[in-house]
Amino acid sequence: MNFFETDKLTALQSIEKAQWIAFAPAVFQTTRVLRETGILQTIQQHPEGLTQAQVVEKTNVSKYGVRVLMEAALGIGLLTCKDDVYKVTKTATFILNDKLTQVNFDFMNDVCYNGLFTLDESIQNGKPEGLKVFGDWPTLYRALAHFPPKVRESWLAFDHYYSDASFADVLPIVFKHKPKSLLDIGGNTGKWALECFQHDQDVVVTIFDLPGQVNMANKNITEKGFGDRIRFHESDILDESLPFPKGFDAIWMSQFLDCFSDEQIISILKRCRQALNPDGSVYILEPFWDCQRFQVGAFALQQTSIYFTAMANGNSQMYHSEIFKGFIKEAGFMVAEQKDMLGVGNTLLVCKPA
Ligand SMILES: C[S@@+](CC[C@H](N)C(=O)[O-])C[C@H]1O[C@@H](n2cnc3c(N)ncnc32)[C@H](O)[C@@H]1O
Repeated sequence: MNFFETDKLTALQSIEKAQWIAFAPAVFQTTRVLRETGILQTIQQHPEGLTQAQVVEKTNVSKYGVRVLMEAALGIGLLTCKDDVYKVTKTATFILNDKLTQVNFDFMNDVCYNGLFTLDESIQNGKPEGLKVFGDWPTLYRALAHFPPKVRESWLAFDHYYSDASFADVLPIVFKHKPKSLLDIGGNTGKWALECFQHDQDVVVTIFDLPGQVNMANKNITEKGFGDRIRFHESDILDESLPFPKGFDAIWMSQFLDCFSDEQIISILKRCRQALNPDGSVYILEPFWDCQRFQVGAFALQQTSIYFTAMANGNSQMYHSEIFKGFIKEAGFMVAEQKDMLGVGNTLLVCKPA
């Protein structure tokens, strides 16, 4: 579905939207503070509504603080006010209770917010210049294991929320041909490997990842008692001079290839082709922005691309499926099967050597 072919807004709606963009940082931070001070939650707990004075009484926030925050919340659409009594809106209810919203919100605040300020430099240099707010790292993946705990927690919650929700849908497809050996590239904390072990009694999984993530995965998998069925390949996939493991019935890449540029993806896929056993398949799970059911799904992915530019590596993105399939073809594969709308907007591509 193409949501973006025509301009659907009237002039009045357009000037309103332009103001939302101009004030976006104030809207975002006001909402965060309303949530973190407990103001929104306090009002939600009183369906009959509360006055500003009652909110001051029930929270640790000053009279002035409550006044500016609650007035701003009216314009944002988080509160309504009639006869000085404030009530939460449905939008506030989602801010407070919806997991998807919270994961996106915390990711934007804790991981991206400060670094986005130098987006122009990232675009100019093709480097994640925003990552400097956390130290001197070439990519976010090198930094992840060293992030402050809250930042790492928000990154992992964001990453896992999107991939975890698809695992149940894709396990039967990946295990239809009973792979005995599976390479999980970008295996991260080992969540997919654990799903595989629980789904199939025989499969041996090799996780290919950077050192910091291999340590996290090793700890998680050993703790769960699957140490005998896991192997690790600790390496940087971008270094083509390093050996690539071989002899796999299945290669799994979930939310992995979006971490790389066009040329890097083609290089990785070419090396995957050499690593497959005869009759083996490559399984790619990716959220493509053109394969979303709702326009807001496409919106979220297009904005996530900007995180890749400013914070992750400066040269990757959430791709359009047709551009991505061009890389698959160029690397010598064909798409044998495509399943869309898995979990939260993921697509599974089953690829076979062409
Ligand atoms: C976005 S996460 C995806 C994690 C997991 N597959 C999922 O679906 O949730 C990308 C993973 O790729 C790994 N990665 C990124 N760059 C890498 C590189 N150059 N070499 C090896 N692994 C890399 C990261 O460490 C991280 O674990």
